[in-house]
Amino acid sequence: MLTAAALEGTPYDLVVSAGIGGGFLPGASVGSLVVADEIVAADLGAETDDGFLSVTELGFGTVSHKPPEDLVRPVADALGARTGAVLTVSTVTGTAERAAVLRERHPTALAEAMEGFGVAEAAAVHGVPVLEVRAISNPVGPRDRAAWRIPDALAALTEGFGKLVPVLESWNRHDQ
Ligand SMILES: O=C(O)c1cccc(C(=O)CC[C@H]2O[C@@H](n3cnc4c(=O)[nH]cnc43)[C@H](O)[C@@H]2O)c1
Repeated sequence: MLTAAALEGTPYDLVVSAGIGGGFLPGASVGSLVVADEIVAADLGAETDDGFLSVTELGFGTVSHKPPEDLVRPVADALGARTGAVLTVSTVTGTAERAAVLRERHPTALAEAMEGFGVAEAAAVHGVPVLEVRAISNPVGPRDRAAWRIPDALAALTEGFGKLVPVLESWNRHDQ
């Protein structure tokens, strides 16, 4: 989509990645919203005898994208959301041990989900800023499908999106 829009001469000004996600308690409770101040590929790297090394530490590229600071704050304020790192994982965290590892490696993390870093990479290729908004549907920790509150999270996300448009419009004007 980004490529097609660029080729048609109507490039995007912003890419928004949004959906449900797991929340790190106590910072991000179920039903709350998180706006990413950093989008981190949390499991992109290699296990070594000395522990996990990210692809950045391996010298292959970046594991982190930063949405524009002057957008993250007003969006979070408008949505009543907290700001923090949102981790992108390939495997949904399902144990307290794994949650503790992620917390230790990423002390500013408030949420985890599965798509944000890929979206941010694509946006970066096109030089387009990115925003990630997650509605918390479940705590990050031991797997407990009964604790997932997907309809509540989707309702919070829908309500949040209603408040997003005026902020984006004023950010756009300010940027031009
Ligand atoms: O049943 C499971 O344990 C399970 C295993 C893999 C994937 C799922 C999903 O349904 C998640 C897919 C979807 O939801 C986002 N999401 C929501 N909560 C989390 C989370 O705690 N960790 C990672 N991703 C999460 C994710 O972005 C996908 O869009 C269930």
